[in-house]
Amino acid sequence: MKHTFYKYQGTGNDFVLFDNRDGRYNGLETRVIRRLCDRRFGIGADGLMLLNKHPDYDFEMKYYNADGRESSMCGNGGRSLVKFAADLGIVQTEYRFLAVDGPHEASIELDGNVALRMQDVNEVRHDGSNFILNTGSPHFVHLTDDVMGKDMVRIGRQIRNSPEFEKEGINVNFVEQTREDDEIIVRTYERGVEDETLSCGTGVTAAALVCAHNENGFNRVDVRTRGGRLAVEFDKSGNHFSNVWLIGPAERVFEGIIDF
Ligand SMILES: N[C@@H](CCC[C@H](N)C(=O)O)C(=O)O
Repeated sequence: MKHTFYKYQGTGNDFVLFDNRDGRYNGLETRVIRRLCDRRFGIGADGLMLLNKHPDYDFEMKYYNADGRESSMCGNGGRSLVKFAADLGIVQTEYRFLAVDGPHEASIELDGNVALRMQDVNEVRHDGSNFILNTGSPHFVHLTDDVMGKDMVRIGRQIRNSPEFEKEGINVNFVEQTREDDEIIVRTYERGVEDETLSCGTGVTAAALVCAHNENGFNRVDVRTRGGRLAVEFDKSGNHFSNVWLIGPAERVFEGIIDF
């Protein structure tokens, strides 16, 4: 059967999207999702999302990694889905949608950037230069002074498959603080893609929280990824992070028709 799909990207983290407001893609098979995300045999993407109808929200977000499995929150995916909602004619000043980690607010700013409110974070585990926290998805954050010189795929795969993390998996972020104390560079190895992606929204958020420069109060951290720039704004009070917003571009790349 022929199906209309939409391809979106947020700082190079790319997604196949389907409008599932009538429920026609409920129960989409793992092998089909994996095939659609395949860069040689399919459309090619880091993940696939369904925009579902929900009685109490503007829409519901369902997210699958490129391996075909439903996963936890995707920050760049959430920002892309807000743009998709707007393109489908769901127009709001403030969007409210439901994702696997709970409700989210979002807005499209005048410059076209999408600001997405992420869940509050109340726990950061810390061991030397390594941090573990959950920003909707689980993240390992390592601080380094040479992020671009790292073999992210090799190191990321090693940490993700280490005995501590192999069962549930984890996303691995290497982070370098630039000369500005409020700017960082982030590279991420994503579980479920099992590769480095050009950007990871929940990973960028985790890295920014770890690199907060204002111990108590408002922080804004500008983030460079291989796929573009994002910003993370939040309030910090000890190990409690609230009003966490991930801000950056998200856009439609193309749409098409595919058989499956
Ligand atoms: N790319 C995403 C994260 C997607 C989920 C991740 N691969 C996982 O399984 O935890 C983002 O932008 O946050």
